[in-house]
Amino acid sequence: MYLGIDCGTQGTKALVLDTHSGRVLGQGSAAHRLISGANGRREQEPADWLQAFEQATAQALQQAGVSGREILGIGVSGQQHGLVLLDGKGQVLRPAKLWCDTESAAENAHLLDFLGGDSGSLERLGVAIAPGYTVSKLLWTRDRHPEVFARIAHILLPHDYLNYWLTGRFSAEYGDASGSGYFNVRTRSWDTELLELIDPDGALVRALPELIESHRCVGPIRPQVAERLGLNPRALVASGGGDNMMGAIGTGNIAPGAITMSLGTSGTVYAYSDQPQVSPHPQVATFCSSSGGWLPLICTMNLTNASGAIRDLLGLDIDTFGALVGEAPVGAGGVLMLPFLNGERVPALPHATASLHGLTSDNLTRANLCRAVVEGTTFGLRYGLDLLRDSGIRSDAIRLIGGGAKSAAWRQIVADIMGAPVACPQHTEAAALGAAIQAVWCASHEHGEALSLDDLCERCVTLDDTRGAQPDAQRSRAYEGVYQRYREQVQQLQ
Ligand SMILES: Nc1ncnc2c1ncn2[C@@H]1O[C@H](COP(=O)(O)OP(=O)(O)O)[C@@H](O)[C@H]1O
Ligand SMILES: O=C(CO)[C@@H](O)[C@H](O)COP(=O)(O)O
Repeated sequence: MYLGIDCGTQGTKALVLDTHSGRVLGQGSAAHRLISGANGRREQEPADWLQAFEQATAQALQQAGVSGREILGIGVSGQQHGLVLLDGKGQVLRPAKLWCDTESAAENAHLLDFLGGDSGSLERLGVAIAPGYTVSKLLWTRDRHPEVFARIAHILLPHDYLNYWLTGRFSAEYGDASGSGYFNVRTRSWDTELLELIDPDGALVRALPELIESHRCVGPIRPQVAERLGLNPRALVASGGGDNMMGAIGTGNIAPGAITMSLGTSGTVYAYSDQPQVSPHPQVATFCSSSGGWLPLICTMNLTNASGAIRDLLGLDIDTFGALVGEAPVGAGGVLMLPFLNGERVPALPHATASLHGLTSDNLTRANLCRAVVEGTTFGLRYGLDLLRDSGIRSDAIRLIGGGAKSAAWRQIVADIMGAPVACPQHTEAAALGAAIQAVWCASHEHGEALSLDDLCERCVTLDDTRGAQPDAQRSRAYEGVYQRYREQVQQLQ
């Protein structure tokens, strides 16, 4: 038995995987608190992640009817880009700034200038640093909280921090590291000179964790943590990775040919590549995968946070919301929503705000508003998919995951707007599943067996035939017109 954990923005998900049958035996989840403030502040207390880890794990074990003693390995997936700062005793120095925190957008612009703009950043790092990436959070901490900055002994990403808590070791792997903004995706190494620009004394460079390859384990679980979680003290902790990298493994996207689309708090679209073919489009991030290759990706910052905001505003539960989305016509009766509540990464509109267009006294209905937010957020993913297609990604096979993929109406809208068939894996919690699969793979290397990741994905990732969606030619044609209207509105904001 292996445990997969995904520390997402809204909560932690855990699952127990039986590697012999490839079946998920039990799942659990626990919510996270979000600290929001003016100027785009979005932070979380790492201590909350630990508590959620514990709760979700206990639930998953209970549902599986499995003793924690049977767990042979643990894989951890985490929201990308967050910054966890620790002092010399391994204590958290301040709340973690998250991927969706735009408070350090000015610092990002400053660093991007230093790198020579998007093209300089692409040339040097293989990615164009964007607001939300980790590196600008370090500059922000230096300038706004010098007393904290002076005490930094370790800089970790969320999943690195959870691995540290589990094992006592400071490590990182290529997938998540490639979203830091101080990592070169071509050479798979830290860009220490960029960190020295922020801190010429070299303390940040000394605070970097050790990089390990995706197929390695960080080490065994610490006895006191094993006891707290009721787990086998011999369980091995895998390298883990960013949630999108783990979502790739959990959807079997570990070779060229498939596209994974995630409808989580963020919206992401990505496809595996075995070469670091850096896209000329700065909005396409050529991250590393957590399976040995690369994972060109686009990310929108407004997805289920936007649909959730409209749902809350109208006082609807999830099922009623889904029913209303299904009731409204294609194009929401002329209501177009630009859902940029948090600014936006793709399209690149860091300072944009959300807006509603085309409202009349006839079309201002709850159903149209619900459909408009789903369509508007999905147009952002189409915009990103077009950039990926333009960068050479040829596949049309979309695997849909994340909370929003539970909605039948949303799945159909994705198929119609993308003009491509959509398939859902049995487990929409693909990042947690990918983490568990990666844990089996890493443990097998540790034991000298080196199982094939391909075989493991084949055994553990199955598609759910009842939740696919085929594009409808008439609706897809109608959506082309609405999408052009979206693009025109976006252009006016650029
Ligand atoms: N049936 C549904 N229809 C629409 N949205 C849903 C549905 N089920 C869950 N969600 C949305 O998915 C969100 C959680 O998605 P998830 O992928 O777990 O996010 P994250 O990984 O960012 O924490 C919930 O907040 C909710 O808004
Ligand atoms: O910033 C990105 C990818 O670059 C996000 O995709 C985060 O990794 C957060 O993911 P979710 O919490 O939405 O799953």
